Amino acid sequence: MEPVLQIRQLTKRYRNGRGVRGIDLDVRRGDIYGLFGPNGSGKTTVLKIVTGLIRADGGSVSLFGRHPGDGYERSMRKVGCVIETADVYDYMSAEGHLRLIARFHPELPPARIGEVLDWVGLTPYRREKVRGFSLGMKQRLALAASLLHAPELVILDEPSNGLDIEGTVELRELILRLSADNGTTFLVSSHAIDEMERLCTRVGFLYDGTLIREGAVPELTAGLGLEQAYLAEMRRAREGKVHV
Ligand SMILES: Nc1ncnc2c1ncn2[C@@H]1O[C@H](COP(=O)(O)OP(=O)(O)OP(=O)(O)O)[C@@H](O)[C@H]1O
Repeated sequence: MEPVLQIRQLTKRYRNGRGVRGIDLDVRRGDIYGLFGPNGSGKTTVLKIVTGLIRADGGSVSLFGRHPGDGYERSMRKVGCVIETADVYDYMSAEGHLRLIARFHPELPPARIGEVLDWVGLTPYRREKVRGFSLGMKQRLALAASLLHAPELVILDEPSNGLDIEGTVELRELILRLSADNGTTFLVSSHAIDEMERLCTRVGFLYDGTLIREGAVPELTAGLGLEQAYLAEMRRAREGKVHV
């Protein structure tokens, strides 16, 4: 299967000495790839490097076969992302916010804004100012914004953060629908491992800045649940049985 994202020996060291090191990771077309790891293990750092929010110190990233300085920015047009905070202009309405973003994509039909608002359940609130939105509503809006231009790869950093139970179910159904209907590829970091087990085709486990395990879900879980497989890997890593 064609690689959408290829990461090789990725290293980033912050001033405090922490970060990520030697990460190799492949996301193939059609994957719903789940990135898991304890707090501070490096998930957001990887996603920020891939989306160009921060620079790596070493290693390489290729997106749709393109490297930085060689069409990477063009490849980024095929990517939608929500990283860390739901970044929205709070003095605007939900619809206004999406209209602003849609100006960067003149090819989009006007009906697209209504469509993505509907997907994330914000249609009843579309004319309200984002200032009055809850965290989960802002998260939904950021998700709508990331999907506006029908990206081929969607990168989500802890997308169920702040979502209510219905929102979590809707997010799952949306990811599954976009994957099945459009062949959209997903790279998602999460702590909600039970939830993600219902979605993911492949997963990677990060520990202390290193990818300690990667693979297809059935092969990695070997009959256990994903949570059990994850906990066992983390235990092994802590006991030093995995080289990190
Ligand atoms: N801007 C920064 N300056 C210094 N250190 C940082 C910075 N950003 C992240 N780090 C450190 O790098 C490591 C990885 O952080 P990162 O945010 O990537 O982890 P994470 O797996 O996304 O964590 P969480 O699950 O808590 O969101 C942590 O030790 C963190 O303290």
